[in-house]
Amino acid sequence: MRPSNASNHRLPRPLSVEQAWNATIDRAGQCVLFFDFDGTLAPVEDDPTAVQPVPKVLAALDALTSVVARVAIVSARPVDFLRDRFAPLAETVDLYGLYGLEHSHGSAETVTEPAALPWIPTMAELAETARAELPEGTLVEYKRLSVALHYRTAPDLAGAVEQWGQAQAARLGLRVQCGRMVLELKPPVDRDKGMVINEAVRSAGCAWYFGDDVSDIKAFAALRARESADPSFFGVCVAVANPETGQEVSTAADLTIESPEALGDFLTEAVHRFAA
Ligand SMILES: O=P(O)(O)OC[C@H]1O[C@H](O[C@H]2O[C@H](CO)[C@@H](O)[C@H](O)[C@H]2O)[C@H](O)[C@@H](O)[C@@H]1O
Repeated sequence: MRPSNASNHRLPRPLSVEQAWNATIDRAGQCVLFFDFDGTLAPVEDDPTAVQPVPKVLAALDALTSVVARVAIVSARPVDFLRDRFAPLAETVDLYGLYGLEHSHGSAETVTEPAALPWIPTMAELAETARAELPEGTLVEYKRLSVALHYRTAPDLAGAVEQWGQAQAARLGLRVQCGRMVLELKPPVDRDKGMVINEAVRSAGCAWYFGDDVSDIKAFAALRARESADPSFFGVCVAVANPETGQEVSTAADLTIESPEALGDFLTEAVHRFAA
């Protein structure tokens, strides 16, 4: 890691973009950039399988991997899905999937949280039951260790999906995670984006987290906690705006960016700042 010129004084809030990048450039060699995937690096689509990261984002992440300590994606998607979407960066970007139940670093194999493994058959059975019982219009996404129940193309089904999901969670002893037009059922294993960040920033001097959904607020809280415990640590929480969870996430953030496409421009500008 490069030595830091950073002071031990917490930067005052609200932060300007200028202040945030200048403080980061001072600590670049100790800085980790964390990104949520859907709605942050990639625009939302009706079909979850069709989603791709914004091309400008891919190019900027590639450049950033050589100027900061680490770049990591922290997502509710499985690692295999992320590896496919970030194939050109597979060796340099760390991947945390399924809210941290899986992770993969460089060319190393994917590691799955052992406590979650016994739940694989339950999740498979749940996905089948969901397909059989939920009304037409619901999209069931099976992710090995979780099942997402989408109603983006049939918003009127929100109540029915919520009720069915809560009943299944009670029946099977699962946890519920709400998101943008989706309700997700997960194993009762303590793992979320906040815990991922909490562990991943222990030896960092600086971190940014970019996210758009309610599950990302726990990651913001982990950065805030790290900063409270160590005033020399510099954390920046960035929301990506959206009509569903945008207000809640933005309220918890230091900065807000309009869209995944605008994030591509923001990161490209950051690359230029690091190069100047
Ligand atoms: O943690 P993330 O990477 O943000 O994943 C959260 C959920 O993202 C996906 O669903 C969302 O994006 C879909 C595709 O654009 C969209 O159709 C859906 O309405 C959104 O909720 C993903 O499909 C889910 O599994 C993730 O939980």
